[in-house]
Parts: sequence; structure tokens; C-alpha cells
Amino acid sequence: MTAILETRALCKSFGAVTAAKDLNVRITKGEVVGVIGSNGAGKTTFINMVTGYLPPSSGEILFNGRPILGHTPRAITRAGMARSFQVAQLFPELTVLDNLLIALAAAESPRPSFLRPLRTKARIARAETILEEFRVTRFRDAVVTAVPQGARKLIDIAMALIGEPQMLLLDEPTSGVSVEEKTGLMDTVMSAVRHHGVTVLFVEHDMDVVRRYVSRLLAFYSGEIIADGPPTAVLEDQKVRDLVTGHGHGKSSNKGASA
Ligand SMILES: Nc1ncnc2c1ncn2[C@@H]1O[C@H](COP(=O)(O)OP(=O)(O)OP(=O)(O)O)[C@@H](O)[C@H]1O
Repeated sequence: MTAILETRALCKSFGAVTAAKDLNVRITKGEVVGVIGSNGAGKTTFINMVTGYLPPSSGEILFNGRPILGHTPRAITRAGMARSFQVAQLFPELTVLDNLLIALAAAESPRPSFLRPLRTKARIARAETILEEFRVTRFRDAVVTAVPQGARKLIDIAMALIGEPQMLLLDEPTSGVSVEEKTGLMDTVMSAVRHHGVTVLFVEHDMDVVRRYVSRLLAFYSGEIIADGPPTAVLEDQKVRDLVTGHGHGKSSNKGASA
């Protein structure tokens, strides 16, 4: 089966720091892949490279079998790979509805014009449907600055999904969200993702979240993938316990891990 996303010998150095070392990842359609790793392990670097935000030092990236290296983030999004960021990237002074309408207009056309009306009936209906799916309809007309953190994360992911991508990369979807809110947030996200039939890769520090939602887990350490497989097997791997989750007998290096 053709991989939806494939990286071949992907490397990235920042001076003396190796942030990605020979990353060979093959993700097939429909997988829900989790990415874990200690702080500075190279998780965001990986996402930034495959979404066009960071040029790799060497290697190849294929999306649906086609090379995308050197393509702009916008071109990659339009090709069908959308992403969210650790900190929700919303227009803070605008309403939630207007944020979604802008995301939709940008997904519809390579050159959205602000001279054309943004508020068409069709776009508003589409935005309202996604607000419902993400259970944030009550914030439709609120200005983003008045929206709680958990809902902002949901709206950010809804904005990535509104353009109907084939693949979604989420950089710490539950960061900045209280422990009590995490499961509700991820249930909502995963139910929307399943409904849209989207392949997902997400970075996560909470091992309970990982166990609950992923079908496959990649463990990063010092720019390398040290384990790749079903979540139970990866979380039981001795190297992962020693170097990532801090549950082995060796040293712990993950400030953010919880289990
Ligand atoms: N723009 C940059 N310039 C220099 N070094 C960088 C840059 N971006 C990342 N690094 C370094 O590359 C390494 C990997 O960083 P990265 O942000 O990918 O880690 P991470 O696993 O996402 O960490 P976290 O969980 O803290 O977000 C780290 O040593 C980091 O300091």
C-alpha cells in the first residue's frame, strides 16, 4: 500500500545540535500515530520539516508518493496535509466564526481575496457544522481572547480540518489544557477525525492520552526514533522506559511524561 506520508533518511542539524537523525517513517492511510519523546527530542522539528516550515539538512519527504521537499507550507496544506501548533494560531481580535471563515476561504483558493465577501451562506453553514462537531457552537460569536484555552485548542484543530485535509499533524493538542479537560478534548478531536476519515499524527506528553487513542507509537530520543510499533509494546520497551517515560531503572529525561 502506498504510504500517505514517507520520510527517507531525513536529517536536520542546528549547528552542533542534531535535531533529526536519519528518520525513516512510513505512515499509511487511516493510521492514528502518536509521537512521544523527552523535551528537545526532535518531535516538533519532525513536524516542521514535513509541513514545510523547516528545511531539512538532507533526506526526502513524500506525500501520497510525491516529493514535497522545498514546497511551501501553504502548498503542502493545499496538497492535503494540515497541522496545528503547540500554541493555537488564531486571530485573537476576531470572532471564532470569522477565524473559521478565513481558514475556509484560504483552503478554497490559492489566492483568497479580502475584496470578495467572506461571509457567504455556504461558508457560514460549513463553519457552523464544524463548530458543532467540535462542540464549541456556544463560542461562535465570541472574540477569541474571551474563549477558554481548551476551546481555543479545539477551534485551532477545527480550522485545520475545515479544509478537508487527508492528513492532520497535531503538535501537542492537549498542551495548556487541564488534566480534567484532556480526555473530553481528545474524544471530541478523535470523533471528528474519524468522521472525516483523516490520517493523524500527534505529539503527546501524556501517556494516558497516548494509550487511549493511538494505533501506533513513535518514540523519539535525541533526534532518533528509538521505538516504533503498537503503543503497549513501545511503552514497555526498556529503552523507552529508560530514556523517554522515565519508568525504567535508568535515568529519566522526560519532564512532561505522565502515566
Ligand atoms: N530553530 C532552532 N534553532 C536552533 N536549535 C533548535 C531550533 N529548533 C529546535 N532546535 C533544537 O533542536 C532540538 C530538537 O528540538 P524540538 O523542538 O524539535 O524538540 P521537541 O521534541 O519538539 O521538544 P518539546 O517537547 O520541548 O517541544 C533541541 O535541542 C532544540 O533546542
